[in-house]
Amino acid sequence: MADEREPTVIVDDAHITYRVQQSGSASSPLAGFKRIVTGAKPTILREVHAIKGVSFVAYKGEAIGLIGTNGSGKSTLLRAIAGLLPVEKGAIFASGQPSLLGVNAALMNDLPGERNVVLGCLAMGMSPAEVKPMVKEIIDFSGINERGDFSSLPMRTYSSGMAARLRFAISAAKKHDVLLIDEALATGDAKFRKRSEQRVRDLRAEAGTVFLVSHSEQSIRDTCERSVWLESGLIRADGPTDEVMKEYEAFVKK
Ligand SMILES: Nc1ncnc2c1ncn2[C@@H]1O[C@H](COP(=O)(O)OP(=O)(O)OP(=O)(O)O)[C@@H](O)[C@H]1O
Repeated sequence: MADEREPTVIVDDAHITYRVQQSGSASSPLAGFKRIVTGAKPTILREVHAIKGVSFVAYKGEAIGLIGTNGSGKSTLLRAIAGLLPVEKGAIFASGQPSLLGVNAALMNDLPGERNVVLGCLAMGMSPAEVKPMVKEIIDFSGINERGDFSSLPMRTYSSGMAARLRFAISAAKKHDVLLIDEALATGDAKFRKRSEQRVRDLRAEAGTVFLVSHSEQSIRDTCERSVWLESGLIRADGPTDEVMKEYEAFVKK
């Protein structure tokens, strides 16, 4: 029978390699300047083959958990799906513009939270008319005003958790075709985590595809019905979260 589900992300034998230059004298500004003047090629000392031939297809309406031990390649794969890293070999196709949920989004530290909400929304391509009615909702969602009127204070006065929550709230305000979340749900307290997990489920219900990288087994179980387990840049298992999680747990307990 033909598969009638609509693919949103196709990863086809993707390989991703980081090239790391020597630290110390060879990476100094003076050495860089000398290379520019002399036209010498920089010496690449190490290559890190982070993703070693990964293939899978993600479909509309799916929430997929990416699990694996530290350094297994989860964030690298997510960044490549977002188009932030090139593939060395193979290909990644995605519908729309996948958005890497901006827990790391650069917000302006000297501007108040509410101005950052406006800027962040405009930067995601929303129109000023769309942004205006959203501001209060985003600030309420982030919970930064739970202990006073913080939204009118500069971001530099926020705790790191508050800043991360605001970033999550801004990114999650927009409907995304493909939403990539890297540990975002780990920020904030239990109450905020519950709200953000609900938001992930809503985004999914709006027919997008959600990828979630997390070390929290509970977050993955609560949000994703499918999981992909990466280990040393290769897929070890891909299937229903329950089954994949069982295999993964047996592996980490060894
Ligand atoms: N900017 C970089 N330059 C060079 N190597 C990198 C870079 N980022 C990651 N790596 C390497 O790529 C491999 C995969 O890293 P990645 O961050 O994707 O793993 P991860 O599964 O997300 O890990 P964690 O669970 O610790 O967040 C690791 O060997 C890491 O050392």
